[in-house]
Amino acid sequence: MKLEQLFDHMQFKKIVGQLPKTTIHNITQDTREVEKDDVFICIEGANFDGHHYAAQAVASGAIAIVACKEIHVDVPVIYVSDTTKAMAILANAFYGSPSKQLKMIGITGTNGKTTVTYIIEAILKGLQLGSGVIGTVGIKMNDEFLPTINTTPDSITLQRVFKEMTKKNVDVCAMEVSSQALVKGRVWGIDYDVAVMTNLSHEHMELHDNMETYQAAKKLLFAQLGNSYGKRKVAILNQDDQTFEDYREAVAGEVLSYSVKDRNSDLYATNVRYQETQTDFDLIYLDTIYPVHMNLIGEYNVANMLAAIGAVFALGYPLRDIIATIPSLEGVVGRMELVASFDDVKVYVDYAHSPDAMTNVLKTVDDIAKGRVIAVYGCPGKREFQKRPLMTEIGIRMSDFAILTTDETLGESQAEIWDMMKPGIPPGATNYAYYENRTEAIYRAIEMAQPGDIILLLGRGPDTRYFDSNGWIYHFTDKEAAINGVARRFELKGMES
Ligand SMILES: CC(=O)N[C@H]1[C@@H](OP(=O)(O)OP(=O)(O)OC[C@H]2O[C@@H](n3ccc(=O)[nH]c3=O)[C@H](O)[C@@H]2O)O[C@H](CO)[C@@H](O)[C@@H]1O[C@H](C)C(=O)N[C@@H](C)C(=O)N[C@H](CCC(=O)O)C(=O)O
Ligand SMILES: Nc1ncnc2c1ncn2[C@@H]1O[C@H](COP(=O)(O)OP(=O)(O)OP(=O)(O)O)[C@@H](O)[C@H]1O
Repeated sequence: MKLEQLFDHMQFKKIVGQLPKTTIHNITQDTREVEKDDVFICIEGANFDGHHYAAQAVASGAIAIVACKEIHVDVPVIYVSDTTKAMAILANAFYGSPSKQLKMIGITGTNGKTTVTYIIEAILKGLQLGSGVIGTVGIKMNDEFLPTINTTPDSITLQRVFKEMTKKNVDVCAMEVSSQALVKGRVWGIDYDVAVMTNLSHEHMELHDNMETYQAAKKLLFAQLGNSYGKRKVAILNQDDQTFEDYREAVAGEVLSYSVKDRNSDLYATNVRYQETQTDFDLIYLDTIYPVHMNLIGEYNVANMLAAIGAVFALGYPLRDIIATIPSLEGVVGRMELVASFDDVKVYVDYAHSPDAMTNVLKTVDDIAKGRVIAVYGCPGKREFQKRPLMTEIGIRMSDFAILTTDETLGESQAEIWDMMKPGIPPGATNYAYYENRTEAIYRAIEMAQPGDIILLLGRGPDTRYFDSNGWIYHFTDKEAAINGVARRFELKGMES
């Protein structure tokens, strides 16, 4: 694409200098990526101001700069009022509006986004469709995997990935849409067909002033679904969540509601039967009962399942065909993932790192455990300090034995984190222990387990990177620690006998 063609997509701008007839190589917001014939967009970020990097971008080969503040460089400058908005518009134009060629599902909510995207992926595979997933775990295009930094990447990365997806036979892309992405305009210009809400709970308060602004941030996904009826647009809303009425009012298109409690919702789950590793329920839609069998447990996963089924159904695929694919989903990585079992003891890894998620998981496990529930968890460093005593209290109250330990400290002192966790210990409680070292805490849980017990390793899910209090970053996974812990238990037993 030629420079002039690209900027034709922006009506309001001031061009200083003569745009050359050069074909653009790429557009980018990061000087560390600039190559010859790139367009560089200056973004004011949390840490840096891209305008200060304009000269460096030119030195690296940029042929034009997009800015909203005065800069002095030897290449044409396109001045706009908002460079973040310009970036979204230009990225969409540069890559040829690829999201219009895909069926797009956006999923927002505090908990359950990753799970819903992975259920949707399994359904799409079962329907023999090409699937794309973007979220916390990374980017997937059918079976190809790419890592990401953000749950929802910036607008240029997103448009580039959509373009790639169109080339790689992806039919449907299911992406997690974080509240930060909505507020920062990372998803501006994406033509969603379906927008899904999981739930809203008290999290990410370090990023939003209060619950009202957090709720308003997530509402943007539904308001941005569009205000015309040329293309079918559907919002999948959780009738059991406090946001239901508010978000319903924001949607111009059709709403498909789901619920595990209210039989008046469009998709209603009833007659739920939980087993140790599976769940059965009846899905009722327009008075017809559809039996569903899934390899996931917990009421919250019944809700996640309804949301995922609703999203694919809203795209026009038959409900019966969708439901037939569900048993093929083995589970979701790091979300109630069974990582070890021995002597009738089961060890699960779960990503629950908020009071709400912990409550849900512990309640679920309590319903199925034959013996005790042993929970191992800590609180992450550098953020959401107010969660620390709450998580401490919930774990001790809702498990039979809580082993408190370190989560990823991100450079904060673990002693400080523990000091903030301690006030949450219920007065007189004795069903807990504290081991600063997470490996030791996991080993201790495995050593003390008896037949019928369930061990929950909470907070880190499938994370492989561990950033400790001293600033060191190394490889650590709960799953590997659990497997080593089981081997160690048998070694110790062997030595005893
Ligand atoms: C606080 C925040 O939102 N940060 C995001 C933001 O970075 P930033 O604003 O700090 O950018 P910056 O580092 O100040 O740089 C400003 C500009 O200068 C440019 N620059 C900078 C240095 C340089 O040498 N050359 C250069 O060109 C940068 O490329 C950028 O264009 O823009 C980056 C690119 O899009 C993001 O990767 C980054 O997310 C960081 C990693 C982050 O942790 N974000 C969290 C808050 C977040 O977004 N989390 C949500 C999940 C939570 C939720 O549910 O809301 C997520 O979607 O991941
Ligand atoms: N619908 C739900 N309601 C409440 N808790 C849930 C729900 N779904 C999952 N959880 C809990 O939250 C944890 C995180 O789930 P998941 O990764 O799917 O959510 P997420 O929205 O992607 O979270 P994050 O944005 O932090 O990555 C799970 O491990 C589980 O403990």
